Amino acid sequence: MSKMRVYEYAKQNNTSSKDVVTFLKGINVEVSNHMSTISSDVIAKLDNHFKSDNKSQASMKSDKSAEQRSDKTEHKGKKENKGKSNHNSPQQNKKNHQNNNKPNKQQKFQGKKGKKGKGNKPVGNSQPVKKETPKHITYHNKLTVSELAEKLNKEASEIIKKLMFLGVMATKNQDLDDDTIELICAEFDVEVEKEIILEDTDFDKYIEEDKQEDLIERPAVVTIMGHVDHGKTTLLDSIRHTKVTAGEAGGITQHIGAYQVENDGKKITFLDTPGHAAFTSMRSRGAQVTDVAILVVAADDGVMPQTVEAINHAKAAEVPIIVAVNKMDKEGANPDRVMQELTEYELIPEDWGGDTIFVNLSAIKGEGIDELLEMIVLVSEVEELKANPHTTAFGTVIDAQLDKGRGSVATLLVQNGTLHVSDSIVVGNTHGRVRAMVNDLGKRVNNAGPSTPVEITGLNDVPQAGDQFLVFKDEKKARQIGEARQQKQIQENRGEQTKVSLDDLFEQIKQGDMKEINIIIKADVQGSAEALASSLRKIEVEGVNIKIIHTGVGAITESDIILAAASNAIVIGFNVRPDANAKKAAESEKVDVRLHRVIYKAIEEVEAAMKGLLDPEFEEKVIGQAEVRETFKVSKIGTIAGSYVTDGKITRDAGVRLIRNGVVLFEGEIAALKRFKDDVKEVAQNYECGVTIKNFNDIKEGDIIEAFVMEEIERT
Ligand SMILES: Nc1nc2c(ncn2[C@@H]2O[C@H](COP(=O)(O)OP(=O)(O)OP(=O)(O)O)[C@@H](O)[C@H]2O)c(=O)[nH]1
Repeated sequence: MSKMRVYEYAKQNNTSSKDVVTFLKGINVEVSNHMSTISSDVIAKLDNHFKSDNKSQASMKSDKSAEQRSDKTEHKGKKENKGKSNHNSPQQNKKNHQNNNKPNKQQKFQGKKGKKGKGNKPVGNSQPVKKETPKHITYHNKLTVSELAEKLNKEASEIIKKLMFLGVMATKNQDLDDDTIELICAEFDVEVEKEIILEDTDFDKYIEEDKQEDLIERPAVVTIMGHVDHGKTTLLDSIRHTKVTAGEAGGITQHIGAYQVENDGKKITFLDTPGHAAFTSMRSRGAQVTDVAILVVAADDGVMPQTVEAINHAKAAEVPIIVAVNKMDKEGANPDRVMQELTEYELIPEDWGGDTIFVNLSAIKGEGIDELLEMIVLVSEVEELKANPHTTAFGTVIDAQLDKGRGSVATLLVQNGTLHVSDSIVVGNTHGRVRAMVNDLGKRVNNAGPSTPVEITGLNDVPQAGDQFLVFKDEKKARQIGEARQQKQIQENRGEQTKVSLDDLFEQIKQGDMKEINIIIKADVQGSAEALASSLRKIEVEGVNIKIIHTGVGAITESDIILAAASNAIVIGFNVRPDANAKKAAESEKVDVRLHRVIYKAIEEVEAAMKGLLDPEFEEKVIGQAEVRETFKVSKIGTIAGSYVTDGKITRDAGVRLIRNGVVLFEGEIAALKRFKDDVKEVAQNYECGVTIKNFNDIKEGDIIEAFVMEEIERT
């Protein structure tokens, strides 16, 4: 059996497209919606699942022997599963069935229980196991059922059976996730280890582990968090003024996103980004920079929503929290209430038997700041924060921007090693040499050790906050890795950039990604463009608006496509075609261009797409173009167009369009295709031919004959 669409399969098998899509996603087959095309091997997998359900005998198998074997195994397994129904409630069975790829915790548990239930009658006992089961296996990336079987020296059917008991229906070519691999291996008492293969662009590949004796104490990196208006900024300012301005003549000249203060000879680094940024954006990029979180709670306001959010962020990052009860100078200040409220979030003061440090302060008056700093030092001592200053520097970008005069300027927090001026460095996807380094006091420095924030210049581009950096001994290596990382990033971005297309419109609407559909209309005459625009605007689909961002007369041009790409729009051509440059641009920019000759069909298509009912089983594919060089009028035959094939080919059975100045004059069929006097099936590029079009004679020199075929589209 060749390919078919999800909805066709669903219809044939009396099930819903949604169930089919859910099942396929469950077995890691990539499908986007009911329109996705599925290949014969996927159909076989579906048959295994849905036909065994229906007990339907209709045969749609393609890959006979292999798949049928696993079919049998599944049926058998299913019976055994049924036999164990006293272990699984009907709901559980249903759940297992629906979710039949990745066992959830409950399913895993059921699986184990199921095994126990079978007592000393192990699965697969009927077959001799030929080779010994290994004690330990390793894998990287992914494993299919049969690959796992091979590693375990088992038959694939044995693994499939085990999977059955875990509530997972699988065929031998199916990929298994890490959890499932672990569970199966546990069933056979085999230790399993996943190898992580580092790519050349991964920093981890170049970072050497520090020797214990090289590690020395480093300053704590502190982030201040809390609800809006509870005094984060005031506290940061207050610490800076009491501690920095006092000691440093000239005061703070620089605001670089982080600063250091000294308390009793010990340094503390504060990230000057109040709020959650240090946690949210940086952690989402895999960077963990904060050692201690200060939770500011206003004594007169108590615990508020963002207080709770802050607690959750700090806990998720496993960072110790010090509570700063602020605004103690205010009349309504009630620190006991704050303590009471925070007990709910497992932040219990030492006085009450917990281990959370609470400091009462007034940021505005500068009271309690010293005590807070002492407590930070105390906590960091407990945490035993250490780093090796004698290695190449590694760390994270705190902030970065493009400065008109200095170019790319980035604030880096050195987390290990020491950063030097003129070091070759890769920062995120950028690279360069450290040209100049400035500390938080605006002083030029030559070195920056662990936990020190410095602003650097010399990068080829602007990195992003949360990016990591690493120094390389060799400048060439740094450039090579920086460029490779940039290339990788470009490729990843390209993959993510999905332009809106009618085929996936419904999916995007459903997911709430699409509230407005931008459309560009090009038509042969202004009247049609307007008529089409006003009809499209009238389409009503709940929660989604149609926005016509441009209408015009004439062929679809490259600039229409560029506008569409920039505004994520669909282009509808009514009686017009894209010119050659527009075609190329549409392909490279992945802009969906829909061509119509009947207004209501264009409207129907957009409406159907918005409702998820789009049914384009076939897509038109232009196979070639010929230019009319001369015309001959022959009575009885009509006009023969002496043409030259400029692109692709013209075939006898193709559909044709006659295009004059980018406007379609006629669409129909070829009556005759000749080379000299002979009828031919096709004429290739750079050859001359004679074409007559059925029921159409108004052909002129310079017209374009476009040949097209209808092809089943393959979109997944
Ligand atoms: N009375 C009193 N007012 C304070 C104290 N700390 C801050 N404030 C005031 O509270 C208000 C908010 O302070 P900010 O420091 O801007 O608060 P924030 O938490 O940084 O606020 P956002 O940046 O908006 O999240 C300002 O009007 C401060 O003057 C304090 O200790 N006592």
